[in-house]
Amino acid sequence: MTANASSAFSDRLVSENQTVWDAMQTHRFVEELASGTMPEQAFHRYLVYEGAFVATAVRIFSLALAKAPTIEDQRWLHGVVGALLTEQLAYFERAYRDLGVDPAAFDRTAPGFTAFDRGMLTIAETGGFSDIVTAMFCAEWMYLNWCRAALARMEGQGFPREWVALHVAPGFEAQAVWLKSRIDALAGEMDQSERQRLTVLFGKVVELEIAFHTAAFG
Ligand SMILES: Cc1ncc(CO)c(N)n1
Repeated sequence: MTANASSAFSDRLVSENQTVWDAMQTHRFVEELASGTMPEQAFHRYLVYEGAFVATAVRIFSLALAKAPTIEDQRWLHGVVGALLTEQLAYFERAYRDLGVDPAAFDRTAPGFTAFDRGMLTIAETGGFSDIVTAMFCAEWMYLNWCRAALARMEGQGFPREWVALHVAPGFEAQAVWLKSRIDALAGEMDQSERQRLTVLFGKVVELEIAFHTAAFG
């Protein structure tokens, strides 16, 4: 047995898409946020896109809840949807107010934003539970990883640092780990072609993420 064959499916989703994964981990957005060199306008545009995506994430996780195979999954996802509708949406309202950001002043038809937002929702609408878990595992595991590395480089940078810290906090980590263990359990029941299909889907989500973060620069 090769090392690759014995590693978790979730780890193979990353390693089979290593080139695009690394491109996202070292994206201009990540570099500039970590080094404190991102233009303010880009960070504000990013927060507007992120705030819009929270509303989409409510729909995505609600579709996951509807399609989930077990009550335990549904109980967990109910908590996720609840947190998005309360803490997360409130966070963006507060952020826009404190930073003086008017979301209406930003173009939300930028292709990089719409491709990601529409693309992720389409996966949730047309795909099964495994598709949604794969896509959101990709999104959250990717953030957990770059935010951990970036946070170590960030000191006294106010709001951007707070944002990055939020994505290494225990609550976010628990959610990323839940998605990881869930896709690993689901993979045990899958045939090779289904695993391959989800590996391609994972790569597509990383590409959408790259376009989303590029769009922040206008
Ligand atoms: C665009 C994007 N991808 C992933 C995450 C992780 O939750 C996020 N907050 N935003």
